[in-house]
Amino acid sequence: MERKHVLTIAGSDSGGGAGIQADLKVFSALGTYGMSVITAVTAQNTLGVTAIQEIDSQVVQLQLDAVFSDIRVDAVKIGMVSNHGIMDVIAQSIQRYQPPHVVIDPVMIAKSGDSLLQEDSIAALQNALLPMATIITPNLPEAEVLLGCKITSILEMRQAVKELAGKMNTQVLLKGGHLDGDAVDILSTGREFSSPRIDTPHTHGTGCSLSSAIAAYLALGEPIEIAIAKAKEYVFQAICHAFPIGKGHSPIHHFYQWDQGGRKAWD
Ligand SMILES: Nc1ncnc2c1ncn2[C@@H]1O[C@H](COP(=O)(O)OP(=O)(O)O)[C@@H](O)[C@H]1O
Ligand SMILES: Cc1ncc(COP(=O)(O)O)c(N)n1
Repeated sequence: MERKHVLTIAGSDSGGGAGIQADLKVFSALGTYGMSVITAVTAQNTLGVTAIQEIDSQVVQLQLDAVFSDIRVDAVKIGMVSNHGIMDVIAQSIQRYQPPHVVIDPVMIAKSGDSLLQEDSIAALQNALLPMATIITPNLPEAEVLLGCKITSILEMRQAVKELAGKMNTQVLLKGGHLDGDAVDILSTGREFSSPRIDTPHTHGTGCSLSSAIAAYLALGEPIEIAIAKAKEYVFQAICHAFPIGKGHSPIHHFYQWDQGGRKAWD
């Protein structure tokens, strides 16, 4: 079968658990070919973020042109984009090259509490970048910023996801990782994707990994609801098999299937 090519446009996490590093691991674990356009370099580990160096928007542009002018892109995942200059460059490239699927994780704050988006760029995120999406995958704090109200229950999530989809004019998967009880994600069509909540501190990079897995499954030809269901199962299994690597919130085990004799457990 022809190999599918998936591009991540995101920030680098030196600890290897989130951002570009997580995205490329997911693409490989799911049998696709991964490419990366780096928007920022973070000095980061399981405890937090100690520095952020944004990449010059012209260099982001050149990375985008290098990939799109040479290699077929079957799906794009967009993660950390910290300023509006870089957002504009990405939005223009998406418009120019028209990749078939664009999954946007509107990354704002890391699990450690560190800010990954300049405050004056939230409007640009909404106006320039999010309209390019096939689907956006905010977590609860991000959805609260985009909507300007609190979301504290599944009932409020059901209402919020519809409002967000209307406001952003795109499909929305609202992730419930930050609530208590079962981990329920709700799609703006009304479909709900639920898994038991795993009692673990090792969830660094779950959001990055979910959006990358959705992009990979879309590239592989799955319809959106199947892509989400498979991506959620992949992340669930990867959380179940997470192993501690540092003193704080460790990442999930992207290649957990290797511990199971090399078979893909989610097939
Ligand atoms: N403890 C957990 N147990 C099971 N699933 C989880 C857990 N934490 C997060 N998830 C799932 O991981 C994915 C990422 O969710 P979330 O943590 O809300 O995103 P983010 O990393 O952007 O904050 C979602 O599918 C969510 O339901
Ligand atoms: C470069 C980068 N991108 C995204 C995240 C969000 O991941 P998480 O919410 O799990 O900390 C992160 N910590 N670092």
